[in-house]
Amino acid sequence: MPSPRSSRERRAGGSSGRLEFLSLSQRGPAAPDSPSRRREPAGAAAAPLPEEDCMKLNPSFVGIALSSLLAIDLWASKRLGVCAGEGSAWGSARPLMKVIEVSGHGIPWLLGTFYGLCQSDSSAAREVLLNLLFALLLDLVMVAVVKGLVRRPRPTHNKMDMFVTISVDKYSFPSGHATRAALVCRFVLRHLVLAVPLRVLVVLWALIVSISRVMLGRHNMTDVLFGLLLGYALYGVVEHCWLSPATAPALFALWSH
Ligand SMILES: CC(C)=CCC/C(C)=C/CC/C(C)=C/CC/C(C)=C/COP(=O)(O)O
Repeated sequence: MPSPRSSRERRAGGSSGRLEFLSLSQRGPAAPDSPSRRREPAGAAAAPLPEEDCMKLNPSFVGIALSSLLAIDLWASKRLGVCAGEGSAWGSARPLMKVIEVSGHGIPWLLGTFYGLCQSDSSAAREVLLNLLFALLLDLVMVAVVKGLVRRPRPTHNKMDMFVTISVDKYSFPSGHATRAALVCRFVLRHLVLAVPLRVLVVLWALIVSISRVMLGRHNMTDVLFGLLLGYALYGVVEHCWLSPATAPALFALWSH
């Protein structure tokens, strides 16, 4: 009766007593007693290899490049997460990072814009604030949809102690703070008349909010980079769908006193 070891070896096609692993492209025609050969009718040519097996065993160049990028992303993000906990290298800066986090949070932006809209007494201000509210809500929805589709978990070194979150915020791709920072930054620079030093401050705020996401350990770098791109692109959508008394009279009627 064959021993379990010798039957395993026979299944692997090994004749020298050693198990060898070959990718499908390296294999020659199946060994006479291999399972694939046994399934073929007598005299038939070797069956083509199933495509999904080839893809698993021979990752494409793009696949290798992507996995390498993700590995670098995880490694670098962990190293940059210097405020991820009180005991981290820059743990003493964590409270300041958390204040920066709140400055880019959805709630203060939504409530502030809503309050401004209720208080505004010029139609120009109402138009800008109504569009800012639309931009912030669109951003929330888009980030929630992408997070729900991608479902990338937050970095393992993240401590989930964030100020008010919604269910999809357990996922990290993309960073909602980074999308909001890029979107608000473009919006403010385009629609608020600001002196140059203030314009520089707005850009710096957006950059600091974004960098702080990785430093707090909330995100990997790719979450933040994609978030910035998404926020930048969403502003284009807001401009395209710009709400005005001419295009959305019913909405403006709601806010006119
Ligand atoms: C006030 C108005 C007009 C509407 C409120 C609508 C609403 C449901 C708001 C929810 C806001 C909220 C809880 C946003 C979550 C923000 C957050 C924690 C994002 C996560 O950011 P990330 O950078 O860690 O991905």
